[in-house]
Amino acid sequence: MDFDKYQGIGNDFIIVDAQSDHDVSPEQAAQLCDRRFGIGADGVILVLPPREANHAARMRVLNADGSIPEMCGNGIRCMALHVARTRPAVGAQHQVVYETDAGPRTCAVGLTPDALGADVTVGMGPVRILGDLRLGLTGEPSEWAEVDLLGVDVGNPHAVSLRRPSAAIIDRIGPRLATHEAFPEGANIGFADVKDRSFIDLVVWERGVGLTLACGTGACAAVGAACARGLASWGEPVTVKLPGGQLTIWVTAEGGPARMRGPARHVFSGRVDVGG
Ligand SMILES: N[C@@H](CCC[C@H](N)C(=O)O)C(=O)O
Repeated sequence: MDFDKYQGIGNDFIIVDAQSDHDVSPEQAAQLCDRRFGIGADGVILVLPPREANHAARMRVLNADGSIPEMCGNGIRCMALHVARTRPAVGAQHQVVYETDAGPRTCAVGLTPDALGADVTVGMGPVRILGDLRLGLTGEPSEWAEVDLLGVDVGNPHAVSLRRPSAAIIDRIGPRLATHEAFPEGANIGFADVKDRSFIDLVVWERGVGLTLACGTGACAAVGAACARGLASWGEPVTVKLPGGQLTIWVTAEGGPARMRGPARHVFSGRVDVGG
């Protein structure tokens, strides 16, 4: 199978031009994403024919464990760059609409001079604030035995803590929160340190992946949560610093659409043997 590897501030994806949802199975995706036995990535993205004629393509994401999320912010920037690089007619358009399981998303790609990277702006759809949660973690020895979170829907499920524990505690509580019974579908857990109204330091424990270097939907969720708590302003740009780099996020209003701007870059192309 031919593939291309891309990354968006260190959140990395294997991108495959595909014809069917089943061209890469969940088991194959998990194997491809394995960093020792496979190519290594946080997820696989299938670029599929669109269902509607005026859309450029449909995105299907598979997490590193083979689970299938509705949406991926860094992934859609990588996919928009891939399509712009490989389909000149689409690349020539100013704005391109992609289908995702969370609804259509509009991307504007500004290629770098070497055409291997891009600055991509994405209409991320609505950010819905779902409300407060206090989750108990039996046996957790630190003050994080009870965690206050704000549930946020960015097309995929997020819960944001507006306090940030140490890395060791995140390693322990991240997986427990992501799979907590309060989230029947699982959730991505963001730990946000709101430095000021225009700057958030964020790490995200991702559902189906673990701790990643960046999460685009997580950045939108963190900005939505900060705005909902009066720590940032609706409609104003917020820089979100993640371990792999920075994104700029605007969330227009409670339940309103968000915009994300950030880089994407091609890493390498290859051909891989795929087991059945
Ligand atoms: N890294 C992504 C989110 C990928 C999906 C997530 N793990 C989920 O299961 O919802 C992003 O950049 O948004």
